[in-house]
Amino acid sequence: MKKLVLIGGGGHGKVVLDVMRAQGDYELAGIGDDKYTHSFRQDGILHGPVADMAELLQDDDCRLFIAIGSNRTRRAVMERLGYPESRYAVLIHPRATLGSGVTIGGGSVVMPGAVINHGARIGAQCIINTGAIVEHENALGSFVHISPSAALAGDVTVGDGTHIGLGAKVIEGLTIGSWSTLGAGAVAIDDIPAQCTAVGVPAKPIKFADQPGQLAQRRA
Ligand SMILES: CC(=O)SCCNC(=O)CCNC(=O)[C@H](O)C(C)(C)COP(=O)(O)OP(=O)(O)OC[C@H]1O[C@@H](n2cnc3c(N)ncnc32)[C@H](O)[C@@H]1OP(=O)(O)O
Repeated sequence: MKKLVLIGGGGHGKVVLDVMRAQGDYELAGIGDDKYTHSFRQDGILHGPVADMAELLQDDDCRLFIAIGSNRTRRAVMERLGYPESRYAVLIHPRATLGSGVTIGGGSVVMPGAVINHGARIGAQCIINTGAIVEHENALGSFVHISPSAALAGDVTVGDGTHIGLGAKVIEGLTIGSWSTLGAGAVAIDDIPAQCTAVGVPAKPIKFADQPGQLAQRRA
């Protein structure tokens, strides 16, 4: 069994660990989180600051996984660590359903009850959360999060870094731009631009990030 270092010891990390154990392909070697001030071993597993995981990762066969819910933070941590996508595990719960021709990038997790249908392409470092539905021929970029019970109809494109909120729906053929947020319960019936927050039924943008990291209010 391959060893795995998990980065992120919070709530999302605990859920990801459950997926890793259910999948049964990896053995946990370490949990890196900067909440730890020093390293220690518990039940043989190294716990410590992220930098202290380097000793385990010297073993080329050891995989890693960033279990951090924020899309931007996940990207920042991946950039800081500097490992290629191929070093990252893909974690898929055995009670998730994957259709034929589905591709999933390194560092992505598929939670229990999620359905990813024929030909969907999921980028690197994505979260397909509990009970989410990603229909046929969707194209998701990297660092995307599809929240629990959200549903994307067929042929939807989702740009890098976008968060589809709890229970949100997107009708077929739409494009949801990169680094946007579709609020909980929203229903997108038109394309949603990049770098915005859109809410409601039908979903309308309520905020745009005109500068990266800076949200400017602009009522639709
Ligand atoms: C396992 C897990 O836990 S996965 C986590 C999943 N979590 C989610 O899906 C949460 C998604 N987040 C949301 O829905 C948030 O409310 C957001 C991102 C849409 C907005 O958050 P913020 O940017 O903080 O906006 P804020 O709370 O200030 O709300 C701005 C306005 O939008 C409204 N609004 C916020 N969210 C929604 C929503 N989902 N639907 C409708 N209206 C909303 C607010 O009422 C407010 O309206 P007002 O200006 O008339 O008072």
